[in-house]
Amino acid sequence: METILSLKNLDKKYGKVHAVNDLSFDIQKGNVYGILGPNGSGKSTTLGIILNVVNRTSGEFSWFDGKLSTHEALKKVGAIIERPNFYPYMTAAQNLSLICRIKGISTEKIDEKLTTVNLFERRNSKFSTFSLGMKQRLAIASALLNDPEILILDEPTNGLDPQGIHEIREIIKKIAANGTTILLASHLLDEVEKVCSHVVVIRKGVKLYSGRVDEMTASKGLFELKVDKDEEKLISLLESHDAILKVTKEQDQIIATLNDEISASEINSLLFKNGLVLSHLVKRKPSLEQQFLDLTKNN
Ligand SMILES: Nc1ncnc2c1ncn2[C@@H]1O[C@H](COP(=O)(O)OP(=O)(O)OP(=O)(O)O)[C@@H](O)[C@H]1O
Repeated sequence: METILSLKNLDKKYGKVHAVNDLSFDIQKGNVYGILGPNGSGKSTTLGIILNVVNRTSGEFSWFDGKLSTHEALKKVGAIIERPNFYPYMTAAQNLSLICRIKGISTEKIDEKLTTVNLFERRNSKFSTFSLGMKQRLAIASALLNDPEILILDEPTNGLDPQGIHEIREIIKKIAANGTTILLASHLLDEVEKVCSHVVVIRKGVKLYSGRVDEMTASKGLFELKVDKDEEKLISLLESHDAILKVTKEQDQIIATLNDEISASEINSLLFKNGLVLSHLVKRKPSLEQQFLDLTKNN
């Protein structure tokens, strides 16, 4: 598999603020990566470093297996990390044409990219008449003009209404389906869940999880159990079961986290055979949201 970008022990300090702390991960061609973390967790700083607009304190990153200098590599990258400045009195097509001239690239892809972001019909409308969602879509079109290998987006749906958010996410998925690798930063868990195949979860600059989004959600789930008496016996029976990874007490409930499939009726009959009558038994799968909260809380 081709590695587009590799980060190794990247570190950034702003005075006392440790914005990025020993961060390492790889980006493979064809995947959609989300850097997920609460506000201030170091997402924008990380993107700024790899795009050469923020200086790192230490660590390394390399583009395209180190075959190209960062300067050359960035010509194959499309990025929107700030809202680009378009001219309000110029049309969508004129703005893109100007960007092509500034970047020294051909104007032949303008119509194709406007079509990708569903703005072809509005190509001759002035930028000043565009909604926020349309402005963001035009920004995406501008980042695609050079057919980049990877598209980098920082909080692509910030400030948009639900319809605008939906439209941007569909466009990102369409661009990814055409083979463009994508890296986006988001503080929105459901955005990453809906759009990304891979996720790097960070908090206070520290990586908490990286891997496939579906593996993060692939937990086998847990049981909530309650007994009116013999709680100690319940805990020790659960702890000795092979399918149970760990047993904890939360308020008046016992939580048994699973590492293997086991049904509620199986566990109920096993406990009953051992003389335990449950007053409560529920099987739950932790949502990605819960796992994200657990990750960011426990670390
Ligand atoms: N230029 C700067 N000077 C000083 N501190 C900075 C600077 N830029 C970022 N920081 C600090 O570094 C930390 C990480 O910020 P960063 O913007 O990278 O996080 P983020 O995850 O992108 O958050 P947000 O989504 O709120 O932008 C924060 O504590 C922030 O205050």
